[in-house]
Amino acid sequence: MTEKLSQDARETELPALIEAGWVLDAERDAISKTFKFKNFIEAFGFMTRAAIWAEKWVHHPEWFNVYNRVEVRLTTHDVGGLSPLDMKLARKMDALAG
Ligand SMILES: C[C@H](O)[C@H](O)[C@H]1CNC2=NC(N)=NC(=O)C2=N1
Repeated sequence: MTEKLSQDARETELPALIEAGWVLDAERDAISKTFKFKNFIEAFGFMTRAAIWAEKWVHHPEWFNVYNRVEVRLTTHDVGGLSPLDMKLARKMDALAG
């Protein structure tokens, strides 16, 4: 069962993600980031690898791809805002993107 991100986690985990380029949408309680790659194959490879983790964790990104760009938004629909799963998936995506 997923829970909303605690105040403590907001203060300890969000700043590092914002430092890494994630942007907080306070109204939607979501984070977003645009990843850029060399070409479409690199972008799609990133999406494929991220999709495997998303499926494993049963937590799926909202995303939009054009050529070498992947716009990602993470939020947890089940709780109506950010949850620890969004932090985990954001960190994984940063690692996958290199
Ligand atoms: C039933 C299923 O586990 C839920 O609908 C999962 C699927 N993937 C999900 N992904 C995201 N981003 N938020 C959710 O609340 C969510 N819920």
